[in-house]
Parts: sequence; structure tokens; C-alpha cells
Amino acid sequence: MIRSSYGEKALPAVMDDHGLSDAFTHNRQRAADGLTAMEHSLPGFARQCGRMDDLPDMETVRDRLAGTFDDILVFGTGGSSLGGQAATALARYGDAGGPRLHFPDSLDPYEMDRLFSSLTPQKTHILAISKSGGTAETLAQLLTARAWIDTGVPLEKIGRHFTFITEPGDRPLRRYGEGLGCMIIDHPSDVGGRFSVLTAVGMVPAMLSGLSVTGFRDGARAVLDDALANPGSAAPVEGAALAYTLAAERNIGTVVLMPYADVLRAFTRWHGQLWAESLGKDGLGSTPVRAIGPVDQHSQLQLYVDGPDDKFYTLIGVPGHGRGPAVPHAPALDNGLDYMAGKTIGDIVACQTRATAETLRKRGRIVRMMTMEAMDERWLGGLFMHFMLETVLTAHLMGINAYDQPGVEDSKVLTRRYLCELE
Ligand SMILES: O=P(O)(O)OC[C@H]1O[C@](O)(CO)[C@@H](O)[C@@H]1O
Repeated sequence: MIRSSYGEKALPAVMDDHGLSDAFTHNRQRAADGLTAMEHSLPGFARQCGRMDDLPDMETVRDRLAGTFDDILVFGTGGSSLGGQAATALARYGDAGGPRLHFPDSLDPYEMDRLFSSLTPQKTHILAISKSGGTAETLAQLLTARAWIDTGVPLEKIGRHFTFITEPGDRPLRRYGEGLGCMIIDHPSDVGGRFSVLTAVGMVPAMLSGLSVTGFRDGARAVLDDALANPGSAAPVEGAALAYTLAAERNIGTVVLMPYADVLRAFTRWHGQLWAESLGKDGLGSTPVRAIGPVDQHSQLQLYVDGPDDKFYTLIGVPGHGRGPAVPHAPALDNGLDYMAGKTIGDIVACQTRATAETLRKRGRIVRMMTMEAMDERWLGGLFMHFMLETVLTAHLMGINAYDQPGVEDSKVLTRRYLCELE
């Protein structure tokens, strides 16, 4: 289980030190009540961790692609891409082999040109993901990719180069896929894009990267079950109560997520969308900030330690001690670097993680340290579930709907209008 700690004291005592004991206790009870209410009718995202019925479709995609394609272009944006990116990052240190996955999630003409000129149509598969099936960026990528694939693949084989994930119903992506005769996997209608990492949206890319879908889902289920069994003290309940109390009582409206692991870079982007799009509405919200340790100690830490006290910090520590290459003794001693002689890179990072947390706490900042005991599917699945629960429980405390995003519609409508007006 992922542990959250707040320094030498437990969270209630830390809140007491900050004069926030009553507000925190009250909000923690409200968040716990929100979680208990969920138990009777689990939200769609939470139900995904018990699913097995969608595995055969995912395995079919994997088996069809195996040995045939060198590269997979995953088209999709926001929640239709970030979960897959966060999950597949784990494969970076494995040796699963298999095709290379590319996630051009931000529409960019130079990047599209680069991809099409560096890949081979005959050896490339397109995985297009869009819940709505109507997102302009994804459809534009898809149609340009089709024209590019056409340059090297005969018409009767085109359908094998595409797989789509979209909601059931009449929508542009599904219509296009039916015309192509390609495989189409249903995006569950009751799961929003930014909550879809445990559906095929995140799990097909994970499986194509050689990762274990059941590992992710089992880890997520362990966190969910633990929270439901202990709502009063569950880590996502405490996290939601803390974030909400700090925002409501102290105007601390920025949450900094700073893992000490390169493999969690994409995770911070996934979390950024989850938190911002779920909570930023009705004039309310809190701003997610991404940082990575130790590199951002050399760009952000000055602000965090010495700047305004308007942020709540979550550091994520991963197994480090004894990992990675060791600094050889002799050159370290010869160069006056005795303190690092014989230590591994992992030892150094672990000490930096601890030092940053303590430095921030000395300045009175509230720092949550989350510790992962392994960098594997189970632990990452648990982290996904933790933050999805924490986000919806924070929305519950704020009295807002975590699942919609009405504010982004205007820009989509205007984009379409401006495109029509272009000569
Ligand atoms: O999966 P879709 O429907 O293409 O949407 C992609 C993303 O666009 C948004 O709707 C915001 O524009 C996100 O909520 C969503 O994850």
C-alpha cells in the first residue's frame, strides 16, 4: 500500500500545529461520508479495476500487431492519451521488446512531418482514441495518417493498420472505423476521459508495451478496497480533506506534485489534467503544478522554500537506496567528494528527496511524502486510483461536479468557425 507521511507527526497533529484541526476533522468526515456513499454505486472509473471482460479484445489487438508493426502512433489528446503515456512509461526499464509507441498528443505540424518522414507506412499501426469520437485534433491526425499510410499500403490491407477506441453510438471516429473495417473497442460511456486510464484507453497501450493489465488493476483495486474499508483514515480521504481545508481556510490554491523519478514525469501530466479539469469550475479550483526531483530543485525549490506560502506539496519517493551505478571511491576522494564515495545514484536521490521534504517543512510548508515500494504495475495502478479518488472527494467537498468540463466547449466551437473562415 502506498504510504503517505507528513514528517514526524501524523496529519491531524500537523493540522493542529497550523490551527486547522477543527476544519480538517470536519472536512475529513465529510470526505469519508462521500466515499461511503460511493460504495453503493461505484463510479465508472472505480469499477474498471475489477474488469476482465475487456481483456480478450485487448489481447486480440496485441496479437494482431505482434511481429507485424515496428511503430504504433497513438492519436488522442488529454485523457485519451495521458493515461496511456503515464502507464507505458513503466516499460522504459523493461525488456519486453515489441513495437515502439509514439504519443503525439499535442497537434503540431512539425511533429507530424517528423513522424511521417521517419516512419514507414507498411510497418506503422495507428491507434486512434477519442471518447467523443469528434475531437478535431485526433480526427485531423487520423485523416492525414490515412493519406500517408495509403502511399505504401494497398487498399485491401488498409484496415489492418488501424484500431480505434471510442464510445458506442453514431460519432465521426466510429463511422470512419466502420468504413475502414478496422477493429473498434468500446470506450465505456460511464467513464470520463481523464478517469479512463484503467480502461482500454490506458490499458491497450500498456499491454502493447508488454505490461500487465491485471497488475495495474489489482493495484488500483487494493487502494480502492482499503479506502472503502477504512474511510475515516484512508489516504485519499485525508488528501482530499487536506487540499480542501488548505484552500478554504488558508487560500492555498496550488498543489505541487513532485515525484523523484523520471518514470513518473508523464504521471504528473496525467494528474495535472485530472486535477485541473475536474476541479476548475464555478469560479473555484486549485492549480496543479508539475515538478520532478531532483532536477527541479535547481529551478523551483527556491520559490517553494522562500516564496509565498500558497502551495501544498506532494513528493513521491521511489525505491532508491543501492540502485543504479555507484560513484567509484578513488576519484570521489581525489576530488574532495568524500560524501558521495561509494554511494549509488539511487542513494543520492533518496537523500535529496528526504532533504527537500525536511527543508520545506522547516519553513512551515505542509509536505506529504508518498512512498512507493516498487516501480511496477501494481504500485502505479494504486497511485492512479489514489489520485482519482482524491480528486472526486475534493470535488465532493467543493460541491462541484468532477466529471464535466463545460469551459472547454467555447474554444472548440470557435476553432471550427475559424477553420471554416480560412481561405
Ligand atoms: O477523448 P476525447 O473525446 O477526444 O476528448 C479528449 C479530451 O478533450 C477534453 O474533452 C477537453 O477538451 C478532455 O476532457 C478530454 O480528455
